[in-house]
Amino acid sequence: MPDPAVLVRDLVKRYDGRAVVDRVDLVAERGAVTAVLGPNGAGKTTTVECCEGLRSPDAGEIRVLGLDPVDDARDLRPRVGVMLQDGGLPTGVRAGEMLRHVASMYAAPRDVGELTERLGLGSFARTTVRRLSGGQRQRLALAAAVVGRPDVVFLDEPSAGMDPQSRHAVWDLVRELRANGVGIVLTTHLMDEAEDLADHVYVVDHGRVIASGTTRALLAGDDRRESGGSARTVRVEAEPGLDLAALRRVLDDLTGALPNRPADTLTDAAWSVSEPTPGSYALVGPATPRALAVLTTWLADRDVLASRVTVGTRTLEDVFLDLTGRHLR
Ligand SMILES: Nc1ncnc2c1ncn2[C@@H]1O[C@H](COP(=O)(O)OP(=O)(O)OP(=O)(O)O)[C@@H](O)[C@H]1O
Repeated sequence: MPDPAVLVRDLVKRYDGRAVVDRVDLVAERGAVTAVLGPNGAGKTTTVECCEGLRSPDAGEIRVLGLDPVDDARDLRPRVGVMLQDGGLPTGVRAGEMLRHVASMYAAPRDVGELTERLGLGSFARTTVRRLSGGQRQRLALAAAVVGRPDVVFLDEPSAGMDPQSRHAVWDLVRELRANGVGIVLTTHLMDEAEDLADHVYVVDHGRVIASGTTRALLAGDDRRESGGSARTVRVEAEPGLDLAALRRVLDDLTGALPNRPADTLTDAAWSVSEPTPGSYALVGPATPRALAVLTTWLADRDVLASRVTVGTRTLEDVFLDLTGRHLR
């Protein structure tokens, strides 16, 4: 069995005596996308930068392709692609020249023209890096990270600030890398990106891994409520400012009346009802056909026409917010 792309055991990194990474364990396999998720300041970048050999751990073990990122940096350099959050690119050179120069440092680089085409770099190839927009700089940084055909790629928020077209081009490239056996470690705040791309997910908070597993398992986990079957998310688009407490009461009353609901759970709210953005509601609870009827009747009684009502299972964003809470960091 070849070594995994990345292996992290008991990693600790302290600043001013405070452990910002606190005994993190992580495995990223080859031919897979491993997403590291977490709120701002959780310790994701610190963890990843230790794996890249850019920071030295205070304790623990890191292996990238079976090698030590600091001691074996010379052997690893041609095999590891890194896309940093701030781009980390020299600013005075033209974009196209920079990519050709990076490619020339590898024994068997990718075709620069093909990569330029794929990531739409042609329109700004003659522009100096300093003058590129944020999204253009990101695309160039990604191209530079993969042009040497690495076995492992670290992508720190790769599609941040990109337009939808660029984002899809990036996602297609990541899928192709995975299909070619590359191990990809991805940090992102875009839950749809992680849900779409990642095979494995690690959720980090306050320097610790608080949940991990296959994306599928995380989405399926904790999906049961005490009564009335599976919790599902009902999304409603309607006018903003609906009375959330009243809506929750009427749904909870229905759930409380279910014959199979144990008496001692009657006081618990079965539904959580929120309005994450104005006019867009997320109702999480036992979405039975009757609950949907109650919902639409409640809306009709208030003369509210919903433009959309959908019933789905939990998204990775739901799981993430459940795990890490809603307070700002
Ligand atoms: N060089 C440093 N000196 C002191 N503290 C640092 C240093 N680098 C990071 N930290 C602190 O370590 C913590 C973790 O930072 P890190 O950048 O790893 O978080 P993150 O999860 O990547 O956050 P974000 O989502 O905002 O990028 C933060 O509280 C940060 O202030």
